[in-house]
Amino acid sequence: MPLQWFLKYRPKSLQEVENQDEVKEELKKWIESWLNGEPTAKAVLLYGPPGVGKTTLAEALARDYKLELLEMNASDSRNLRDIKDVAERASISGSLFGIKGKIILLDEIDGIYSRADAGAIPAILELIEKTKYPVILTANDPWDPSLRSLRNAVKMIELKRLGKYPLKRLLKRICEKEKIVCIDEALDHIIEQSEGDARYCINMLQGIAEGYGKVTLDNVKELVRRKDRELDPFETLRDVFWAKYYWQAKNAVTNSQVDYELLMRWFDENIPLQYTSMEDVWRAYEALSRASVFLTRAKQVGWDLLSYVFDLMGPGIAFASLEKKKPGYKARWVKYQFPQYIQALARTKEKRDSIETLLKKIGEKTHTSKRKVLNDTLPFLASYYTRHAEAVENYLQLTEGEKEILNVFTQASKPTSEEKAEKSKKYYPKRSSSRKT
Ligand SMILES: Nc1ncnc2c1ncn2[C@@H]1O[C@H](COP(=O)(O)OP(=O)(O)OP(=O)(O)O)[C@@H](O)[C@H]1O
Repeated sequence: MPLQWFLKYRPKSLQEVENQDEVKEELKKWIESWLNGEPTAKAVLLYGPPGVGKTTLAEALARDYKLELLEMNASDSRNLRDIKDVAERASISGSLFGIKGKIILLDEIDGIYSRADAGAIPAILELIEKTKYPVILTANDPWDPSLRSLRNAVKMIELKRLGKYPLKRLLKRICEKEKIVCIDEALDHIIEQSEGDARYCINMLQGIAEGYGKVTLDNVKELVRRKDRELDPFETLRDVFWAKYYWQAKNAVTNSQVDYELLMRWFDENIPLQYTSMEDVWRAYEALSRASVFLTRAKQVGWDLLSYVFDLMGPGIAFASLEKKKPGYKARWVKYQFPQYIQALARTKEKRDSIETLLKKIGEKTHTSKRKVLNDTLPFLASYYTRHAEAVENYLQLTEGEKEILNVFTQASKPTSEEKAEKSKKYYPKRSSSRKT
């Protein structure tokens, strides 16, 4: 696979990083305070939108100061053990880490709050507390309440979106180095679409250059239009159902940017709308269900099985209709429907969110995982809640939604009259009437 340009042209030093002058100054002062033996903060948190140079700055800083960068993706759960391990080793200056100075980089820490119960935040806090090396954290959105303790433990540095001129300078430099024709308006259009994201700009530039040979406004617009189309499930459905040839149906699903599982839901909802004969509907569902089996297998065994998913979901569904074989057949125009399953999920989202936040709040207070809270703590808390509602609500700062959920559990934890009768039988067995005195 050819090297992606955003990696190939990643700045090697702070000087090459576009914009972000204030951030560079702050980082330099901070790292120099470490080198002088009086760190102003143990860790900094670089936060801001995607593709503005957070990771790049950390790497460039390390390179400029000839420090080694120990990099970990914090949101990858496989790294939890590594973080704990690094926390241990970072507490011992020099020794196990070798002689060369280090910067520890924990990328994407905002990815961890969804699994905060797995102990990632305490592990990072411990690392910051113990470390004898500078630590850099990065995040897109550090404002989740569960990251409050982390925010308090670091120096926060905000990165802004990249401006139009620095982005254009960057893209022009790449065009020159790659020796490709780039029309100014085309670059402007890419930049407008990017919302200040350098990674997006460079990826777009590479896509157009490799796909069309040169970067003109027409090519940019065509690619953007194609992308929009590929993101639209209605278009994918129409392209499959209306396909006349195998390759058309297959291209429609392989090019679709809609998530495969989601696409299956769309087909599931709309097959009976498109096909009218029962046999056609049956065959289309047969293909769809086999596609679903192969998707599960692809996840477990290997992604090369994905091509069967495409075959079954594309041509499999497209040619399930025997009507298509009839001469002069024309597909019916159908108004496709949004999958009801997704609508139902959207309707219950608020409730599901409240359960999540309730479990998280209790988990934070009791230092237990959400699963433990659900299985062990909640039944007790629910019964306590019946008698001390106000105290519980104040202690956990419950929202209306969370109170509602707790009330549901309260009802569930109350024994039914049958259960009460059963219990009293067990503990107070009936005296036998034949008991002798
Ligand atoms: N300020 C910049 N100057 C020059 N190139 C940049 C700049 N910011 C980003 N880039 C380019 O974009 C690519 C992605 O940047 P980087 O990974 O640093 O972004 P990020 O802010 O960490 O994004 P994310 O939040 O998605 O991880 C880099 O490899 C580099 O090519």
